[in-house]
Amino acid sequence: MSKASMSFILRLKLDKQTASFGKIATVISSSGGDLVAIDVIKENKQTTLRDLSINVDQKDAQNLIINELRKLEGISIQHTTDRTFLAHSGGKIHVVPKVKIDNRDDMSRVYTPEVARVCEAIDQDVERAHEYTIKKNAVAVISDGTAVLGLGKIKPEAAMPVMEGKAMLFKQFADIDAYPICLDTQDPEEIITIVKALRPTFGGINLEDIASPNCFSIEQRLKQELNIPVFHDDQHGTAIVALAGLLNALTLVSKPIETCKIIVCGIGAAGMAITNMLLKAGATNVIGVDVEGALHCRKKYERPGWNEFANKTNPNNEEGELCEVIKDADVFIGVSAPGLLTQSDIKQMAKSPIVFALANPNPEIQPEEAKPYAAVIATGRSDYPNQVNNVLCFPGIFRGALDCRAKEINDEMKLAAAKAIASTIQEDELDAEYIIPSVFNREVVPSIRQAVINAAITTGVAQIEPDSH
Ligand SMILES: NC(=O)C1=CN([C@@H]2O[C@H](COP(=O)(O)OP(=O)(O)OC[C@H]3O[C@@H](n4cnc5c(N)ncnc54)[C@H](O)[C@@H]3O)[C@@H](O)[C@H]2O)C=CC1
Ligand SMILES: CC(=O)C(=O)O
Ligand SMILES: [Mg+2]
Repeated sequence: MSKASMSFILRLKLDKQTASFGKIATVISSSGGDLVAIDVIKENKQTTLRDLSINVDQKDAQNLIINELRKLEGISIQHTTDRTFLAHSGGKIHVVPKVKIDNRDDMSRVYTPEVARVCEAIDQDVERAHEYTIKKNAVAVISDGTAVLGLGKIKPEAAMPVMEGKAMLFKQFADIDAYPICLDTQDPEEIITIVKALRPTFGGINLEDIASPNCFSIEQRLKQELNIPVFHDDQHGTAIVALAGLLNALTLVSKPIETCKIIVCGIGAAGMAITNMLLKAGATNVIGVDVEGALHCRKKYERPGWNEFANKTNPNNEEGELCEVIKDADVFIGVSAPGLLTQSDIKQMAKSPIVFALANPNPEIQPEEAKPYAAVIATGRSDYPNQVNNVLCFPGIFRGALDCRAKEINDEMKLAAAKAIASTIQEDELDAEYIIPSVFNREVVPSIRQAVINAAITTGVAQIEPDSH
């Protein structure tokens, strides 16, 4: 299994008499680098200027390569460029006009004076905003920077690269125009007020990386008070993809979800939503485990939502730590913290155990450790098989919701999305290392879109039936 790599470009000036390219290549590979490309920038009789693209597994290797190269004769390092930072230079997205403005006539059509006629038409019938503005295809990606990836709370400015990345994914996979918006407030009431005020411009709201428990109340209020889809990606996107993977994993080990004992570790934003999806999909024996051990209804909890959670889960009122309640479990789903699950925990599980260790970036157990004992393993990472990541869901679910002008994204639509993702892998293709399709599988978005539209129509939240339906 490969490890995620970083890449950088090294510009070297080489003295043709004394520098040896063979030595350079050897230094790079023996210092942990992978030389992937060489570009000649400038040549003259004495010197050659070259850009070397190098992949490394860790930052230390980059420093080591540079230090070792400095020791070689005839080499001068001009500069290094981190390709990841280079890709972020000036931000990752921009606005492109759909109509050309070459002369005054064009300008008077797209702007004043003629634009006023369009404004008046919309003012008379606000529904026309869907026809004559970006609203029809626009999603706001909103964060307060309080739970960014596995980084926790960071400055809202620092969350922008993630939100810009989400916007890119919306566009690339579902042709949705998404707008990254990071807010300089962490006050739920203020966030609700700001997001509500954005309603005229957007067809949907994707809440991103907002910490629990605020994410629950913010989403709930916005869902009640707005008539456009509001979706907290870290809760529902994760839950939908986790369920999709689990449905396929259960098919593989021939177990019905209804009779499985499922441990969900980490009852925060993702764990709550995953549990709700599991129950909706027919699971009857889900046990939530958090820092206080297994949640059960004989105890009263301070944390918002935990008493309600305990009432609808753990039917046998099992008590104890993870290592106790995991006995005979068929499934472990971790959305908690690194290293919480041990090999001996997995050994206690039922036959053909399924382990989803989804904490990012470091899972509850390393796949290499789980592999000898687990029948199926999934993580949140892109460098291992079976990546459970919400990017498989949010482009398709919003494509479906926008196309049928859904007033909301309800549980039926989420369940339909999970089943659609799962069904992009045929039963005879299923494998312990292939329970989740790749995000680059072109069937995923159209399949989610159609399933979501069908569910929206059936549940009465679709406002139009799209042509292609
Ligand atoms: N793979 C994916 O697509 C996604 C993965 N995640 C990952 O899941 C994890 C949780 O994310 P969120 O739910 O957003 O965070 P959260 O902060 O809302 O929830 C985490 C929960 O884990 C619990 N926890 C922490 N240490 C624990 C321990 N030692 N034992 C039991 N419970 C413990 C916390 O008390 C909390 O309830 C993070 O690592 C995040 O990166 C989250 C969303 C998507
Ligand atoms: C994948 C994602 O949305 C997260 O880790 O926050
Ligand atoms: Mg997120």
